[in-house]
Amino acid sequence: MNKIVIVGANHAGTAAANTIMGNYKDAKVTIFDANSNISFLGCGMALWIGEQIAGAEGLFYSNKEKLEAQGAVVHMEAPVESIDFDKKIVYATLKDGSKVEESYDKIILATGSMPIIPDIPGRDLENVQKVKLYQHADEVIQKLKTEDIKDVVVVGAGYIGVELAEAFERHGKNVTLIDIADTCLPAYYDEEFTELMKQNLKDHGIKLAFGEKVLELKGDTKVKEVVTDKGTHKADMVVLSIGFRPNNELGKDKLELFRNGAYVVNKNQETSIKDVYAIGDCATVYDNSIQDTNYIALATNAVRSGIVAAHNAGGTALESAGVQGSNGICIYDLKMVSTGLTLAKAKSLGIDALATDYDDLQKPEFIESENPSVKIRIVYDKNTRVIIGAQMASTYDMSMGIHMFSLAIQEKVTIDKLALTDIFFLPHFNKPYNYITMAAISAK
Ligand SMILES: Cc1cc2nc3c(=O)[nH]c(=O)nc-3n(C[C@H](O)[C@H](O)[C@H](O)COP(=O)(O)OP(=O)(O)OC[C@H]3O[C@@H](n4cnc5c(N)ncnc54)[C@H](O)[C@@H]3O)c2cc1C
Ligand SMILES: NC(=O)C1=CN([C@@H]2O[C@H](COP(=O)(O)OP(=O)(O)OC[C@H]3O[C@@H](n4cnc5c(N)ncnc54)[C@H](O)[C@@H]3O)[C@@H](O)[C@H]2O)C=CC1
Repeated sequence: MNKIVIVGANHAGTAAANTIMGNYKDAKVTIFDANSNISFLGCGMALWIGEQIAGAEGLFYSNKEKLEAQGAVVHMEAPVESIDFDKKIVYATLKDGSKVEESYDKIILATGSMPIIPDIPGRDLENVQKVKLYQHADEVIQKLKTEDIKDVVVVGAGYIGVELAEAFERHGKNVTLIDIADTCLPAYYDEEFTELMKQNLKDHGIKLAFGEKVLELKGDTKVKEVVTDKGTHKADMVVLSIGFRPNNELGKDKLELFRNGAYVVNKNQETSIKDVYAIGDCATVYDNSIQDTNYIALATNAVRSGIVAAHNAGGTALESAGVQGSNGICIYDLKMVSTGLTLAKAKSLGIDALATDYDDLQKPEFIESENPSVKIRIVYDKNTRVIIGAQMASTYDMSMGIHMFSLAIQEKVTIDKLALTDIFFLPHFNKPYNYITMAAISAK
């Protein structure tokens, strides 16, 4: 018998548990999760808050009963307090308050992340909200129903902030979106693309306060205003979305850590201690675009790393293919997808990078139905000519196109090889001289 303990059962932990139980009949899986729910899709939070979906029911795909039906022992509302990595014992408190000790042969840490809370005065005022868990979103929604909440300030214009700004505006609130950077989504897109998103947000009445540093949140018991280095913004609710920090409490004194505190893992998801694996938002990833270890918190990475760790813990050596940080966003009707490095990021890393751009209609000019234009940028290494990033934007759903670039980065495809890649043509879908081929052909 192979006793495997999984700590944390959201996306990463659930993927690991499902993979182990589906493939390794000799494994006995015991799961501890501090929360009362499993598998909450945070990505649906903005749709729920913005009332684009009826409720949160569809935002869960697993639960204690489903995992138990496959043979796992599942303890919910049962935080693991500590782990003795030498004796291989987990110490946890169960829902009824009793303490348990669970021994293991292998352990998978899937404790995820929590939002970074800036160290500023007023951060504990009422209506200053975190947004990560189902409970956080539920609390925000209950508060939005009251007449008291008219002005909402979102701090951080990354993925969560931009999505929630739309959601609050759809809810009829006055929304201000603040970022310390002078644009939105700076980690994922170059300026030519972030300008499109900026305009999109402005067109929908969202007040942008970019290039502002938040100094203080003011109020009595409840938050009333956000003070920045450039001015003051009225706020009945403040949402903090300035990134995640990994939950590393259980292993931070024993395991090797990355610069942000994530557990450093190899391509087999092994930490610096034998038989201890880490997956999802509490662990590093191997980033093919920089060919080095990195931290990229995404549900997709959580699921894949869970599968990889499960096979290794189950007895089959399996390496991750690495990741490119592929991601997408849809705000009102504007869709943007990207993978790998932006040109700005590549340059900041000292990579001698170039970009090739192209703008064109999705389909031939003679098409009489919907035919939006698409903007594409491909980033490549000037010396090796290997593709290291790509970005696309359109009101057309061109999102599937980015997966090819993700694979291209993973497999180190050159821009010249892409120029001659077989890309089909049918007027219902695209043009014979399509924008991917044209961008690649026109690369310097
Ligand atoms: C609003 C929002 C939108 C998002 N949208 C997207 C998206 O569109 N696409 C995308 O790819 N990603 C998205 N993400 C990111 C994605 O949700 C995370 O990357 C993902 O949740 C990581 O999964 P995880 O299982 O590693 O960690 P988590 O989801 O953080 O789960 C960790 C689990 O561990 C448990 N735990 C922690 N400590 C202990 C302990 N000591 N004992 C027991 N249990 C413990 C927690 O209770 C929790 O259930 C979004 C996130 C948010 C908040
Ligand atoms: N569609 C998707 O794939 C989604 C992915 N996610 C993931 O969840 C994780 C967390 O998301 P976010 O919290 O949005 O992080 P993020 O890293 O995407 O964005 C954080 C933003 O906060 C800004 N910032 C940092 N410090 C600040 C400060 N002190 N004051 C003001 N602004 C500050 C940054 O400039 C950045 O724009 C990310 O890894 C993200 O990729 C989240 C939502 C959707």
